[in-house]
Parts: sequence; C-alpha cells; structure tokens
Amino acid sequence: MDTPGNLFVVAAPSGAGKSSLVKALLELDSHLAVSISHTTRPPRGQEVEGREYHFIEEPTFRDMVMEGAFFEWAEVHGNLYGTSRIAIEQRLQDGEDVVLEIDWQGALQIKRLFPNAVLIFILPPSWDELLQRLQRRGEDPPPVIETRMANARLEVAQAKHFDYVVINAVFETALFDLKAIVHAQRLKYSRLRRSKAAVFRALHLD
Ligand SMILES: Nc1ncnc2c1ncn2[C@@H]1O[C@H](COP(=O)(O)OP(=O)(O)OP(=O)(O)O)[C@@H](O)[C@H]1O
Ligand SMILES: Nc1nc2c(ncn2[C@@H]2O[C@H](COP(=O)(O)O)[C@@H](O)[C@H]2O)c(=O)[nH]1
Repeated sequence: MDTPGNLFVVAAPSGAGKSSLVKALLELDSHLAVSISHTTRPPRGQEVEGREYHFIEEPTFRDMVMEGAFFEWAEVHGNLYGTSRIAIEQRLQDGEDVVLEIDWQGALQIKRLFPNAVLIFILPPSWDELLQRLQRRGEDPPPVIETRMANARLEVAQAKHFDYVVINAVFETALFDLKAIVHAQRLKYSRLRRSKAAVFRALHLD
C-alpha cells in the first residue's frame, strides 16, 4: 500500500527506551503522530485508556482479528497487541506521518503491507543496562522482567531485518539519530516531494 504520509515503525526489546524516545520525538515534531494500539495486557500504574493503549479483553481482541480490524497483530510476552486500521489509515491518506511502537513480528507484517515503511530497531548498550532500566522503571514485577529479558535475546536477533539500528546509550544521541532518520525519509518522500513539485511548477520545470 502506498500512502502520501510516511510510516515509521520503532521496535525494541522491552526497556530499551523506545517509548521514551518516541515521546521525545513527538514533542519536537508536530507532523508526527503515534498510533494507539489495542492490547489485552492490563494497564500499568499510570497508564490511561486511549492514551498508552486501548485496553480490551481477549474475546473482543479475537473478534477484531476476525473482522479484519488490524493491519497487524501479535502475541508478545503472553499478551495480544494490534494496530487497528482506524488508528492510522486516515492519517496516512491525509499525508500525515505516523509512528508505530510495536514488536518485531508486527514490524515485519507492516513492511509487507507498506513496503515504504521505515523500520527502526532500538538496541540497549548492554544486557546489564537493559535489566537495570527495567528494574529502575519499577513498573513490572520480577517474573515479568525475567520473561522480558529472556525474550529480549530472541528479539534483538531480528534487528537485521530492519532498515536502521539505533543504539540508545546516551538518550540525546539516540534521539538525534531518530530525528535524522525521519528527516531523511521526508527528503525522499511526501512533504518535500510536494513542495518540490510546487517549486517545479513555479519555475515551469514540470
Ligand atoms: N538512554 C537512556 N539512558 C538511561 N535510561 C533510559 C534511557 N532511555 C530510556 N531510559 C529509561 O529506561 C526505562 C525504559 O524505557 P521505556 O519505558 O521508554 O522502554 P520501552 O522500550 O518503551 O519499554 P516497553 O516496551 O516495555 O514499553 C525508563 O525508565 C526510561 O526512563
Ligand atoms: N505487534 C505489536 N506489538 C505491539 C503493539 N503495541 C505494543 N507492542 C509491543 O509489545 C511489547 C510490550 O509492550 P508493553 O507496553 O507491554 O511493554 C513492546 O515490544 C511493544 O512495542 C502492537 O500494536 N502490535
């Protein structure tokens, strides 16, 4: 599917910092919106329905799958997560850019549907630092952290399928890298292409 808006997909092992990076990116870029996924995971302490996720029960999720409501969905760490069509379709058609914070399985499904989507994988600087970030965040009990650390080993093996790999050691450096990737894609596509077309018309070059 080709759309006027750009689609960016950010994946990472849990705790690598993708939500923090995407949040910071959105604050700097008013043309970018994050897609709100549906999940069967219960909300964490500060999470609000419709802000971090749409929290739904598994039967409702399964019904949505059957109705074809998702562009992609996957089971991650024992819960179901999905990107609904209504979350992103209209925005992309309107020429606005969208970022998805999803796991690697979803990212590969999106690439098949949207070949121009830019896949970005965030890596932590070390396994020790990943564990510390999960512990410092203080949102997940030890068994959940253990599962996420074990899954992280499998997830990082998928980074080779992504267009870019960003290492989130120093936060500001990783944010700079993300901004550069978004900018590079815009130079290649949509927004700049449209303004180029306007200049070409004005100069009678078309
Ligand atoms: N560069 C960094 N240096 C130190 N701490 C960081 C850095 N980036 C993020 N963090 C911290 O690490 C923790 C995990 O970050 P975050 O919640 O953004 O991860 P995530 O990849 O979105 O995880 P999940 O997939 O579980 O939602 C947070 O407490 C965040 O403040
Ligand atoms: N395939 C999808 N993965 C998703 C989606 N929304 C979030 N995620 C990923 O799930 C894990 C766990 O998230 P958490 O909020 O419970 O820590 C993480 O890798 C997310 O990126 C989605 O719509 N589809």
